[in-house]
Amino acid sequence: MFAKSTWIKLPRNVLVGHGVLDDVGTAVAELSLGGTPLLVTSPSPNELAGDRLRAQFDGAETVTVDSASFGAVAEIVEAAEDAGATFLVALGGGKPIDLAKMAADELGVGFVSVPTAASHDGIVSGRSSIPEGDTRHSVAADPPLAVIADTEIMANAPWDLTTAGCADIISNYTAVKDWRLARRLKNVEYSEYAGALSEMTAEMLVDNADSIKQGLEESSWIVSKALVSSGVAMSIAGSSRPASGAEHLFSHQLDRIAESPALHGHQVGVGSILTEFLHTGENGQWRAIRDALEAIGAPTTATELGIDDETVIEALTTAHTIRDRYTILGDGVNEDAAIEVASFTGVI
Ligand SMILES: NC(=O)C1=CN([C@@H]2O[C@H](COP(=O)(O)OP(=O)(O)OC[C@H]3O[C@@H](n4cnc5c(N)ncnc54)[C@H](O)[C@@H]3O)[C@@H](O)[C@H]2O)C=CC1
Ligand SMILES: O=C(CO)COP(=O)(O)O
Ligand SMILES: [Zn+2]
Repeated sequence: MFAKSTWIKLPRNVLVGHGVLDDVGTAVAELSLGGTPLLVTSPSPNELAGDRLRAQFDGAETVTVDSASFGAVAEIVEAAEDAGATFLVALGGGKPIDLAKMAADELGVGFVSVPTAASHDGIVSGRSSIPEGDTRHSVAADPPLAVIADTEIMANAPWDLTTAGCADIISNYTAVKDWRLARRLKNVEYSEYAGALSEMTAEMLVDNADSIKQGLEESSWIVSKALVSSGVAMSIAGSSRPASGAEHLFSHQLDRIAESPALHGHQVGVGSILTEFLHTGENGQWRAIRDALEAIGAPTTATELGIDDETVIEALTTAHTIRDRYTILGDGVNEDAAIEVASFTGVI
């Protein structure tokens, strides 16, 4: 008997466009959620768009979070219970969205994702990424019931956030290579459909690189669609594998050890140059990854990340320890090899 089964959870409403921030109330009404939400945000997005959102939800309270942690999730859960909130609305970058996603799961309520920056592909995914001590959890949670991505707000966000989102998508190339490797060597479950969607998303972004320019609202449109598509790939896979391989482990490690980490997307982009080299060698496709990052103006070196060479080498040699996820890093890259790959690719 064929006993395999799968459960793919996806958002019901996805709105992308100019000024759609003012349609959050309508999109929520359409979901028949009832009651009052708790607004979960971080300081800059709150200042930028909090009032426009509150104007659509009478009596909604706001909780402002600063960093991604389990403590912050508990804070949101408590605030939602105190306020009697029946659902959550997350406004901002990846951190408030991830935190609200987890808190909503814990509370057993729905949540709505309102990204203010095209900086990461967690805006749609059914995963939350939360650091804890020496490790980084990719926690399963329900994806948002609705995603409302206002391209006007995203286009006016600092440009770095958009190039970070592009780099998070470009990193799908190496993430899928790691996933396939893990399937071959460790019999990890692999989804052809999710892998292909993830790669196609990166391909389309790279093909449209000429239209991704500061000041062009169309850029936010192209990047948002790619972020949605990458998030859907994660939902289909039921794991962050299609969008997170060794380049993400490298970035998570930088988040832990760098004095001043760079944006998530920028770090995974540089990680992708390094891990592509590890996959395909000196004549492999690492130059194509670097050129794609360069074309959209994302960092390609340690200096451009604002991180010193020693920290990059430490992150590369220890990244395999951060999570039980088999990648091209295997049981670890030694220091000489790490210096070789980082020097050859011009990262250091
Ligand atoms: N769950 C998932 O599948 C995924 C989760 N992530 C997680 O998302 C986080 C990275 O996301 P980021 O957005 O880079 O982090 P973030 O939420 O810290 O945002 C970065 C900065 O941009 C600011 N910002 C956001 N919108 C702005 C605007 N319109 N104008 C001015 N400033 C604005 C924020 O206040 C913050 O200072 C990481 O924790 C990462 O692990 C990333 C990808 C996928
Ligand atoms: O950042 C992500 C995908 O782009 C999520 O990946 P992680 O599961 O490694 O946190
Ligand atoms: Zn990412």
